[in-house]
Amino acid sequence: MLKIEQMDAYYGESRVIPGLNLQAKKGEITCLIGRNGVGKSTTLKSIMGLVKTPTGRILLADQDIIHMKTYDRVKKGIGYVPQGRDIFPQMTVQENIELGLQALGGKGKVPEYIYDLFPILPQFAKRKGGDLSGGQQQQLAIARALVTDPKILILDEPTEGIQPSIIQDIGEAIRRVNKELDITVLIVEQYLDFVLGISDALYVMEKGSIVLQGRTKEMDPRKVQKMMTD
Ligand SMILES: Nc1ncnc2c1ncn2[C@@H]1O[C@H](COP(=O)(O)OP(=O)(O)OP(=O)(O)O)[C@@H](O)[C@H]1O
Repeated sequence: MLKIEQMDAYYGESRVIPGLNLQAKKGEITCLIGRNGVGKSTTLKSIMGLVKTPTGRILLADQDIIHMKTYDRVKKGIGYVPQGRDIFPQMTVQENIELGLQALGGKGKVPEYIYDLFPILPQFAKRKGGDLSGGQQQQLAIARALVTDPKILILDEPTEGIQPSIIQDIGEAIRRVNKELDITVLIVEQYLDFVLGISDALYVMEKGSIVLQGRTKEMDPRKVQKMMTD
């Protein structure tokens, strides 16, 4: 579904990611894990066209999108839930969801299944986005990314700032998006237990490079944990 090949990513003159190779297979949940500042968010921003990526390829269903505008990447089928969620606090829940339609030129309507997936959203439709809890805002951010009917959903630290009891619900919602809607998922995370519970494939990043990768069920959690703490 999504394949990154030999991609470099820069902020100004500084190369933060050298020659990255990473793949999110169709129908699977893939996680990219690593400590603070290793380049996980930069990887997702590169996929969205939000940082400079002069070299390499980003293949979405075999088409190289590396030089496309962000807007066109969304139209091609990438949904993005940024770190911190970027909910507009003064806008209502409904208005926040409908913002997702802007990427399609303001056309279309919010698919009904989104409300089935997150029943709290129609219930709170008229509340301000800023009045929701962290977990509810995360659901809202996922819903907003789903209105464009993506083929792949990428999420930047979906568990950040969310109570442990609610993290399970977020995990369940992501699993349903993957299984019921058949949407491929790529998640950036630091929370190892969450990642081990949800992913089919796992990549560990250090200083902009992948240092370990494989099927999650075949990985030694202690080894991954050690890489996260050493
Ligand atoms: N806008 C920017 N300008 C310059 N350097 C940046 C910028 N954003 C991030 N960096 C640098 O790029 C590197 C990778 O950052 P990135 O945010 O991708 O890491 P991360 O693994 O996602 O960490 P975190 O979990 O803290 O978000 C860091 O050294 C960071 O300081």
